[in-house]
Amino acid sequence: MPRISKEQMQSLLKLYFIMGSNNCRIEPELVLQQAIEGGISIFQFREKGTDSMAGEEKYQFAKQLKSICISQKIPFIVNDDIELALALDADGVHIGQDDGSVKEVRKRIGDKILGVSTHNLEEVHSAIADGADYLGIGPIYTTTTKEDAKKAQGTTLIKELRRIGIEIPIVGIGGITSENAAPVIENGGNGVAVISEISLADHPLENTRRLLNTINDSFI
Ligand SMILES: Cc1ncc(COP(=O)(O)OP(=O)(O)O)c(N)n1
Ligand SMILES: Cc1nc(C(=O)O)sc1CCOP(=O)(O)O
Ligand SMILES: [Mg+2]
Repeated sequence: MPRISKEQMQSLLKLYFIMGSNNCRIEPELVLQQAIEGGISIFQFREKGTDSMAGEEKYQFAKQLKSICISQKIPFIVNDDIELALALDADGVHIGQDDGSVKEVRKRIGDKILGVSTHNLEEVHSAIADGADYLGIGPIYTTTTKEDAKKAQGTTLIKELRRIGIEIPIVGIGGITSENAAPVIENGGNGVAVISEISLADHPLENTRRLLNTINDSFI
């Protein structure tokens, strides 16, 4: 399989759902199934933080979620854990600035999808040069989901990157809901990434549909 094209990546980023066991109030499998039914375009397995799984338990859980994604043709991305992504033959990985060398990870995963978190122009240029397929930019708004999240930055960086002609696919992340997703798209994002808006919803299916409607309306 060749590297994913810019156009394919842009469309996959439209509604990016991220989740681990500690993000859910009900069975994670059920949340994921509802999110898929509601229209997510890509899924990231992010098992970290308080009470998160490790070892064989984490592997089996990831395998289960991957099989749900595969059966519904939703790409399955692994956060941070390159070994796990390779062991599961995941569709890709997402890494941040503290998760090792982008160049090294690109070498290890071959043509799989590679997402990189960036917070400024220097990180953006390096990530692109080192082989990122897309950028995660955040936190757009205040979030309590990520324990070590930086200060909210709004859509300033996304807007600036588009202004200077950077075309790499971008997803905004952090504190995004159906009420505040529109500016991310209006300022040049190709999609939004969410955890709690879907994972903690009373009705994950409804929240997913609502988010997707907001995103679709914002592209016009
Ligand atoms: C799509 C997307 N964007 C950003 C992140 C954050 O990655 P990182 O900064 O490495 O933080 P952790 O998620 O590992 O805590 C992401 N996971 N996904
Ligand atoms: C995983 C993650 N990364 C962020 C970043 O800023 O890079 S913010 C974040 C948490 C997103 O969760 P929620 O949608 O519940 O706010
Ligand atoms: Mg990380």
